[in-house]
Amino acid sequence: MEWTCSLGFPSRTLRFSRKLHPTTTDRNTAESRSLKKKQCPPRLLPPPPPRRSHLTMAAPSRTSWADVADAEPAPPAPVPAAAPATSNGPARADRSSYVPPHLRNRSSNAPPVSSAPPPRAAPGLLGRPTGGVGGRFGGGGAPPRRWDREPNPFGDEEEVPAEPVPFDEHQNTGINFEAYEDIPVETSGREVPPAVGTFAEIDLGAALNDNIRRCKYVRPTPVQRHAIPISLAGRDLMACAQTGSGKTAAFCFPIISGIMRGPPMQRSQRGGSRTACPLALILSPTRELSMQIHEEARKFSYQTGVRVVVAYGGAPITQQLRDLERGVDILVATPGRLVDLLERARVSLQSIRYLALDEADRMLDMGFEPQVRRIVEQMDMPPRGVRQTLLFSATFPGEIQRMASDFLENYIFLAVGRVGSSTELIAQRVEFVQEADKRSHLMDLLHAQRDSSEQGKQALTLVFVETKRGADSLENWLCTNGFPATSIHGDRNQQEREYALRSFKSGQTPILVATDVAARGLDIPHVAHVVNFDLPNDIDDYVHRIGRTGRAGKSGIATAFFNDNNSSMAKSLADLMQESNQEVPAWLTRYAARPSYGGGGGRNRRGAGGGSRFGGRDFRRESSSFGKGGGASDYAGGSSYGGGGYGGAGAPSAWD
Ligand SMILES: Nc1ncnc2c1ncn2[C@@H]1O[C@H](COP(=O)(O)OP(=O)(O)OP(=O)(O)O)[C@@H](O)[C@H]1O
Repeated sequence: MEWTCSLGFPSRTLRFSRKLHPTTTDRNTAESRSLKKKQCPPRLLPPPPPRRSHLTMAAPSRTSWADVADAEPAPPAPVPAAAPATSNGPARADRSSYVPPHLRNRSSNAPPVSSAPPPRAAPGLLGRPTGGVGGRFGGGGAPPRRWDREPNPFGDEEEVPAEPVPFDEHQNTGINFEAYEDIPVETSGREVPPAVGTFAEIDLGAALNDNIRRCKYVRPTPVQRHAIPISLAGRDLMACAQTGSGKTAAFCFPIISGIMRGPPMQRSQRGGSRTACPLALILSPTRELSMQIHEEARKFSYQTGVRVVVAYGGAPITQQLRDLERGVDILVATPGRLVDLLERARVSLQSIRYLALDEADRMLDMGFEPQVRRIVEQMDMPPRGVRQTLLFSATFPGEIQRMASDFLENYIFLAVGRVGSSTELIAQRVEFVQEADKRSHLMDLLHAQRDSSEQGKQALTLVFVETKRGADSLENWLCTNGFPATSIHGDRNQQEREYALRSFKSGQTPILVATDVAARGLDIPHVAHVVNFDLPNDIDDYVHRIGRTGRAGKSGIATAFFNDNNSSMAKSLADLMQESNQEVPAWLTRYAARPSYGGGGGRNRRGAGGGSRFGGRDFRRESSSFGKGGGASDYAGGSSYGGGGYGGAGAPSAWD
């Protein structure tokens, strides 16, 4: 039995956890043996709005997808587009007031000023999104109709005011935009749509704008300012922006907006079919990140009529199947579970108009690439150029960019900040600590942290280790020594992982020992300190790990324990710190200067270029042929960036 000090694990959830892993029998059902190429049924308009008022329904506190699914009411029967509204009783009243999403926000007002060029003509089968900024839906249109029974993902937070308040009049709720003002931005590609300065300049539609206000986003972050107009113009995009800089909204907003405006017959069916045909697919590498994107996307699409469903491994597939049967516009998924659903013919990708890969470099490295290629290239997904493809990450090694270009058509490369660099908001420290001394050193750090806090409370601290066993062992040791710790790694079942994350987020267990499963994407407020107890072998992994602090304009601290075992990281670490204006210890500079420690060893994916400046750029600029992504003539614009080398990716360790 695994020892843990994550006390109070409810017996109810333990019982549940036994059902979490799909069995081999599950996977090998008759359904899954043959991959049936099912046709998606003709699209129906969404059902009438449910009747219970969202105002009376405070969302239960929940953090797991299973809870969300349980909380959702039974789906009403689908209503064909032509179904006439009747005039009696409450159901009728709702039906008669229902306005399908594509007709909402229709405004007789003049459209808002467009800063981006008109969208490209829609090629191919499905057509590309044609909304574009300054499209036919005015931002100040009629208030959207409400999906009254839709659980309110904002909990009991106050409703958006009846009269829309301009974005700029809202209080800024903590994001330090000044921290981003001087950030260098580079775009390359043909006819790059211009950036916007405010959300008001972008015509995302009134319902989505309401949700942006509910999220208390006042201004777009730099990556949003550039990426949203590019995506709204229907262009493929490879975007690289620092950790915690708002990439999730940057790909979610255009997708939701595009679906809201899409032709009604392309909207997904609401129940009634065993094969779900989403319009958008968002892939992410971990279950927890998929859950988080789902939660965010549900907030952004609240009362827009756009339905978001999540599917990830480790949770009961039956529940996810039920959820898919109710209809899905945007499917957020991990690759493994999605392949399972495709093999069971319970999901078809034939209607996909938008494909987004979050943590795209991770999705295309050795761990995930075969599965992702299978999903994107060997199933029934419309080809590149027909669908719109959006790739986002904080790191994008040249080699991965080259692979990613297979998925893209005439794309724009966007780099906000140095590619793969970390934000200056994170104060980075590297300390030379021998293996045998790491635990006592960590204890000193934790003691110092606790002593310096006003109420003697332990600040949220994320401790990264390299192996799952190492995580268990360190968690155990910390608890034994009076530090409230829990752990998250691939050997813990999903229920335990979710519980650990909840316990950490709430501050109940303020120390989380984690493998790289928690390194990417997780947006945990108030993480004060990231400790790299074991340094990773790849500088990109380091960038993502420390990026769990210092998010959304806030500051954070990252401490790394370095010793001879990490010598292959010396140069890239020193370069990264220098690039982020951090003080590089003299001993690390000396390490980095040794020829054998030149940063090209191990799984270090860059730095092989020797003395080149840290960071990266559009790989098409480095290739004489300018790559497959668009040809030499595709390149436009100047660059101040140095080249990023690539020394070959290794197998991800401690990855799930
Ligand atoms: N325009 C905005 N105004 C205020 N806060 C924002 C804005 N956009 C995003 N945020 C907040 O910033 C935080 C970080 O956003 P997000 O998780 O999307 O970052 P990210 O760039 O995807 O990070 P990572 O590289 O680690 O995945 C979130 O809490 C999000 O709610």
